[in-house]
Amino acid sequence: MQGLSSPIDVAVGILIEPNGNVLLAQRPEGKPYAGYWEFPGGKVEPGEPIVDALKREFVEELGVTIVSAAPWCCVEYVYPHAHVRLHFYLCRHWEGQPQSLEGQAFAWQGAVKLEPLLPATIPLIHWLEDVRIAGNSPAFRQGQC
Ligand SMILES: Nc1nc2c([nH]c(=O)n2[C@@H]2O[C@H](COP(=O)(O)OP(=O)(O)OP(=O)(O)O)[C@@H](O)[C@H]2O)c(=O)[nH]1
Repeated sequence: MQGLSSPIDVAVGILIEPNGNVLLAQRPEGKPYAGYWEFPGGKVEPGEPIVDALKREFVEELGVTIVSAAPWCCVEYVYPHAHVRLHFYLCRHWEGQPQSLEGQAFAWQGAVKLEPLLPATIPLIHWLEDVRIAGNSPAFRQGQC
């Protein structure tokens, strides 16, 4: 298990359609918390800029090219399997339709009703209500990191 002093950086993207719907993915079998819903993303590789990790993960997992993304908030969470530092980005501009390249299920949601959600992601659902419809680019939200 990772100690508190060594969080794993994770890049996470929230794709937002013009109507305010956001894209969630279901964690596939074989991963911790399989079956839980999350926003797409993955671990940052050593030395990799976080936004580059975000773009790489979206190509690998969804076949989507992120055109622009704005850092939105950072959340730290200690799971039994890992201590993670999650860097959430809001993205309204991308190219390509999401494809299930890793066998995961996807869902576009307005007000997110899916369960179960990864515990660290639950607060984001509430915060998102302030930004997903507005269509603006909110300032970085100070979180727990
Ligand atoms: N993508 C994503 N990960 C999240 C969210 N919330 C959250 O706690 N996490 C945590 O962040 C970590 C992401 O790691 P991962 O295993 O999915 O990353 P990965 O795609 O690089 O996987 P890999 O190691 O199998 O290549 C997991 O510990 C997961 O529990 C979220 O909303 N989206």
